[in-house]
Amino acid sequence: MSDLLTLIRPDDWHVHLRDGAALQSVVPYTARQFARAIAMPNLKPPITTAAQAIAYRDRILAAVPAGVDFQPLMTLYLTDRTTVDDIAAAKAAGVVALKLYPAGATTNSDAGVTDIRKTYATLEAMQKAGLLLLVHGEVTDPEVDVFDREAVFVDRIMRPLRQDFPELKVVFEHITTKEAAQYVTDADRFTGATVTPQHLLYNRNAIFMGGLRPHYYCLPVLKREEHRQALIKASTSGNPRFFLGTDSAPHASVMKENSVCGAGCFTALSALELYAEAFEAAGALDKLEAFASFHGADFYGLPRNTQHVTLRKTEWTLPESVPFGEAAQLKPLRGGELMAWKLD
Ligand SMILES: NC(=O)N[C@@H](CC(=O)O)C(=O)O
Ligand SMILES: [Zn+2]
Ligand SMILES: [Zn+2]
Repeated sequence: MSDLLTLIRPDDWHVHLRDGAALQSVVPYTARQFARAIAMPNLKPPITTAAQAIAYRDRILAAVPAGVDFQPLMTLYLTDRTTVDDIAAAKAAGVVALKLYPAGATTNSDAGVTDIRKTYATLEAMQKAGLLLLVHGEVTDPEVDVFDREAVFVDRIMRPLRQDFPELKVVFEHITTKEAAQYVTDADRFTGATVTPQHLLYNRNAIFMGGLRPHYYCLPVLKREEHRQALIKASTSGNPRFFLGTDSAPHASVMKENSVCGAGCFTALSALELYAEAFEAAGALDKLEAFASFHGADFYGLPRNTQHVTLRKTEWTLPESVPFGEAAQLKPLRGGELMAWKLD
């Protein structure tokens, strides 16, 4: 039947689960949609040691509803001070990757790397240990236009980094431009990329449609239509180096609807449904399973999942907001609007 789509259960290779009461609110959504998820380490303070990652994993697992099978995959936040010993401890603890945030590039990135060369001994140890490097790929140079920060990152950071560490597995996270898509398409099997639902569904007009719309503001910011088209082409190409990473990034609605709006779109509630819509519009629903359920696991060197999920073509209205933490509300991207697919 054409209105049912059955897939191997997918994984989310980039998600923000936060901590404390906020974590309790959002983990059930991700655990319902995905078998595994790469938990980002940009907490306050950031997760920088193996011991912190293990404790964080336990807090995530404690928030998974009974009877739901979900495995968080842990990451450390790379800083100028991450040592070779930290890498050995991370490997031993089952941490799978380190995250590079250029200092000041995005939400909770103050402790990030100030100069990539300061991390070279650490990157060398990661390459040897087989730990992945996940990058927020934007330069922070205030001279560079916000909309150009990813393209400039490709030339200033990615190309030299790949030359210096050719066998370090690098994930270019949440790519948003034709330049990044082209770079990853041309790269070898050690480079992959995640793509979010919002960057597949929307261009930058969405932020300004009839007034400023904070819930469409994330980093890297939505780009022009030609970039969205390039991301659709790459994600639906069947190229195994492009895979699902929602970058679901919950911020309380009082923080989004504020004079300074935090960057991040919350999509965990309806991520697969959003991806299905984007793939269907591109006439590529047959490519969704590999993008969502195979490519990421293969890139990380982890087994593919074996259970299945079913998406049903049926209209429903996404809740306008859901409870978040102790007293706050959280507004999902597309909240209050019609969805075309529903996860059973
Ligand atoms: N994507 C975002 O806009 N925000 C993320 C951080 C990030 O992934 O850059 C967050 O933690 O809120
Ligand atoms: Zn990021
Ligand atoms: Zn993110």
